[in-house]
Amino acid sequence: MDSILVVNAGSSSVKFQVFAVESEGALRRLIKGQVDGIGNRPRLRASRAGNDPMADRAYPIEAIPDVPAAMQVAGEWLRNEARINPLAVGHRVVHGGPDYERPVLVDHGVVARLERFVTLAPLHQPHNLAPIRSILANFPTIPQVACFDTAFHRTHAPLADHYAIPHQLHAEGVRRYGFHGLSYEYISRALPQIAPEVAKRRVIVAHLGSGASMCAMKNGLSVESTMGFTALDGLPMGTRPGQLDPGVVLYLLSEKGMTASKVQDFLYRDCGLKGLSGVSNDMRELEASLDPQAKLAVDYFVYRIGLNAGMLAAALQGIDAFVFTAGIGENSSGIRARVAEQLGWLGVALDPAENTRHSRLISAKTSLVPVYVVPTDEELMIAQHTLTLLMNGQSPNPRQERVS
Ligand SMILES: Nc1ncnc2c1ncn2[C@@H]1O[C@H](COP(=O)(O)OP(=O)(O)O)[C@@H](O)[C@H]1O
Ligand SMILES: CC(=O)OP(=O)(O)O
Ligand SMILES: [Mg+2]
Repeated sequence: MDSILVVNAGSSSVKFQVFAVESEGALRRLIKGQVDGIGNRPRLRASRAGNDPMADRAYPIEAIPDVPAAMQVAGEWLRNEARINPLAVGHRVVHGGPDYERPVLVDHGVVARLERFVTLAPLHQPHNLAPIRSILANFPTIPQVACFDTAFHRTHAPLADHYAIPHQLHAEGVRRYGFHGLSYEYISRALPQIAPEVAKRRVIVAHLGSGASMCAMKNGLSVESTMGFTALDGLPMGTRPGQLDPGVVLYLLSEKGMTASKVQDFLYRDCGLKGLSGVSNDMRELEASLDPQAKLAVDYFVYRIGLNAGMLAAALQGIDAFVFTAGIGENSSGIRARVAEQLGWLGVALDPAENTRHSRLISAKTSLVPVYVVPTDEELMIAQHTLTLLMNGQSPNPRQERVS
């Protein structure tokens, strides 16, 4: 049976899915799995369609300390135990820079261009490119498609993508890209079925996972995002600080004697919920903790979501719906309740029972703004793009702009 393998390396997880390609060109999910809890409580889980379990294994923290180790465990399981033999492989690639506005069939030239963005997404891009390179080397005839987190945000008005810096830097590619675009694209395509009355109106989507961002959508398209040049900006995240005065970076360099690479590691790995709490980057552990610093970290996360929602509501000139998605947004009724309180001034009110049940619509009947929980499916989006490129051939050449 023809199948497509999808690989999605996030900052705390490696997710994968296998889809059958039906004769009419439709996709049917065969296997869904992930290695998550990397660096905390690593666990490999996989199931067949219909939730029939195939694997559920906990590992000691040293066995899967990082994303490459998780990738290896997932790869071995897919090859040796699930014995998949895919027709094509679709990959999430976090940074497409100014070159890529849509998914692309991969060759060595594409990989070389995408390498340029490794320093702009050090938690993701190396892990996105490693399996592409390994498949190119070992199975050169398998078509591979790269799908970008940045692509969905290319509908922004130029104003939204600028920083107030000299134009030459913008021309070189120093601009506000936005990320989590495959997740937002999935939500945008799902909303017309879930909430047809608001799908084309002003919607804020909160992708709250290990990385976290929010997207303002109008007519199903991205008009603004909390993330920028890199996936450091905006909301606080598992290990990233979110919005930070650049003066802090200057202070670290000049007063603390840190090198640029030390600062990079610090900002990507030691800040956010982990840095603020001193307890964990994992929201489950923070919610369960009695430590006052853990409480501060959760309070800060909720507060900053509220502030950023205000900014996106201003960009949209009002809101007609709010959507929660990703690991925290889909699973933590406590965080959703607290965020909804922050949004009270916009007329948001939750129905506590529906929220606890993780229902699709969790707002109260009296709420001026409907609030939804929509589980995201970046892998399905990637599989659809992969199939489209397989059927229609290579996408046009990328625009030849540069990030030096
Ligand atoms: N039941 C839950 N309650 C609170 N947080 C949760 C729950 N389940 C998962 N999470 C959080 O979701 C985050 C992972 O989200 P996910 O979208 O899978 O991230 P990523 O794709 O960036 O690895 C983890 O930090 C975890 O704390
Ligand atoms: C871009 C990003 O932060 O991705 P993730 O949430 O998967 O880490
Ligand atoms: Mg993710």
